[in-house]
Amino acid sequence: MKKTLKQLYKMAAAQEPIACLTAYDAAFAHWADTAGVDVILVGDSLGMVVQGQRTTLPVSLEDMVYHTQMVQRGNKQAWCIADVPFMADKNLDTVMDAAAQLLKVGQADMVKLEGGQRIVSYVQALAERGVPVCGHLGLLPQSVLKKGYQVQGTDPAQAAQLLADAQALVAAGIDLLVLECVPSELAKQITAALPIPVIGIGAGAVVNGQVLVSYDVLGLTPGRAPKFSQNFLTGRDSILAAFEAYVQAVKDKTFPTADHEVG
Ligand SMILES: Nc1nc(=O)c2c([nH]1)NC[C@@H]1CN(c3ccc(C(=O)N[C@@H](CCC(=O)O)C(=O)O)cc3)CN21
Ligand SMILES: CC(C)C(=O)C(=O)O
Ligand SMILES: [Mg+2]
Repeated sequence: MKKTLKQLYKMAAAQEPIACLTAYDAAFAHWADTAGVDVILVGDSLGMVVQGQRTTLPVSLEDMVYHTQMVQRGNKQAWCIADVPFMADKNLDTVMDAAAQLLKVGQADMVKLEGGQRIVSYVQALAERGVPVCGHLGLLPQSVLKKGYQVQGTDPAQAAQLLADAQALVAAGIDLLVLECVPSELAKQITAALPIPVIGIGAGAVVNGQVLVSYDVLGLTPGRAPKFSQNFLTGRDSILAAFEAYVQAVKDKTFPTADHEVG
């Protein structure tokens, strides 16, 4: 049965961790779905891992729609989130157009936008339209040229700003939040303060779910994968077994460990 937002909320309330992987095509989506992931993210990380670009900035809306379509052909039960790519959120018109394309053509279930106060009015407009929205705070890959790939929220002022941004996004109508690369203690505090599920990546264990880039989970990423990721194919003999091991580790809270913490 197809996952609903309501089921994700029930899982968070019951403290059952939500397992999420990225996918960019039908085959990966099929095996992630078969392994039992609750959520598939069609991340703009596809610019780096699939296209071989240095950042996510070159990814177009057309690319996102194309990959979301492929993913949804391979996915049966997982809730599907699609990233709004760099600058497709330059104004309300372009945000609404991007959401329309990702939902109507891509067949996504939800869109994800990076940022805090800046995107509040967009979240409100999408929520009013009945479009499910996922926020994304902490390390923002679309801001890499100015901020780098660095842990966020390490000083008290930054931490307070992150919490305020999270609360502003919730008030505007986000239904889920991805929290990337923040100290575990801060992620725990933000999760406790919010009435919506928080999915972490490099945000420690005390959140409502985990997301990793599937290419990192399979050891496919050239060079060094982020510290917070793990190759689950090591010692296993199939992609399905690796994805199943990831889902199991998230569910039984053996992933992430202290070794995966940042900051
Ligand atoms: N393969 C891949 N995995 C990801 O998780 C990922 C992508 N690509 N592309 C889009 C964003 C970018 N992300 C990144 C990329 C690099 C770091 C990184 O180098 N982090 C450092 C820690 C930073 C610090 O300690 O200041 C690390 O050592 O892992 C983190 C997140 C997460 N996303
Ligand atoms: C790193 C995750 C959260 C993401 O936004 C992506 O894969 O693009
Ligand atoms: Mg992204």
